[in-house]
Amino acid sequence: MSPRNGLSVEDVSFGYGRATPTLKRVCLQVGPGEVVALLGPNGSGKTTLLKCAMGLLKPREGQITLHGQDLRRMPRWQAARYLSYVPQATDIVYPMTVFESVLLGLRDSPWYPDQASLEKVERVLERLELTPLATRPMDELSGGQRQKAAIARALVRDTPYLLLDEPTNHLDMKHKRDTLEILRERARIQQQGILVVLHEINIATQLADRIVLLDNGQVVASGAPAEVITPEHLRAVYQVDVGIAHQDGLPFVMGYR
Ligand SMILES: Nc1ncnc2c1ncn2[C@@H]1O[C@H](COP(=O)(O)OP(=O)(O)OP(=O)(O)O)[C@@H](O)[C@H]1O
Repeated sequence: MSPRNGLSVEDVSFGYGRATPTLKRVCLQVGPGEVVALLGPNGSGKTTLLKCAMGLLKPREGQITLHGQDLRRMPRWQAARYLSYVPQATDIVYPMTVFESVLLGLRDSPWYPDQASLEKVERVLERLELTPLATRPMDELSGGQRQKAAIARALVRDTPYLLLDEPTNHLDMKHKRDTLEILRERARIQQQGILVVLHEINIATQLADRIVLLDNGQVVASGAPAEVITPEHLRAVYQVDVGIAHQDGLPFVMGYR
């Protein structure tokens, strides 16, 4: 992928305050229609990288470009047309219904929405099987339901790129599988570029075209799932011995000790 045609993180270093850098010369690219999964141990810098890619944190060095344009020079409103974000924590809730919360993905206010916005919200809620919860207040939802509402709020925006931080965290097996399907569909049919932080390696191998493995703020391996998910890489990064099987050319972690 050319940096002119995607979301491109080029040699990015970032540190909180004067502390040693949290990200060290990280590179990655997400093209239209591609799914890239970001894996790595706790504290390795995944969320920090996603926040840099969203323009929420400013890199110390390197640059992030969207279709060749420097994100730092882009006004927020313009970047917002390209990027949607599902944060890691979805426990901050507002006194509004699920419908209103998703509608706010499209508009600054839930008041007097236009018909097209209402229909978009309805379609996304239906796709995520959230319609029965549409009128429920956000603060009465379970963790998984709230997670799905946060995903819906990002999906409704239909931006070219979707950045998700552990979106399957609170979900049960069915809802994990459904979320995988929806994200794949978004990449394949709508050509959205997806950068997703995950902890579950087997979800990453099923979902992603490419996996980027981070450790201590650095990219340890990057490539197709079969190239990155190897016992050697996982031992080096997670300090565990992993059994891996292959199905249809994809690696699956069978267990670890
Ligand atoms: N606001 C902050 N101020 C200072 N240090 C921070 C801040 N946020 C994160 N860090 C530190 O930066 C490092 C990377 O954190 P980050 O949240 O990016 O990791 P992560 O890979 O997403 O972790 P996890 O898998 O646990 O969510 C950690 O050492 C963390 O303590």
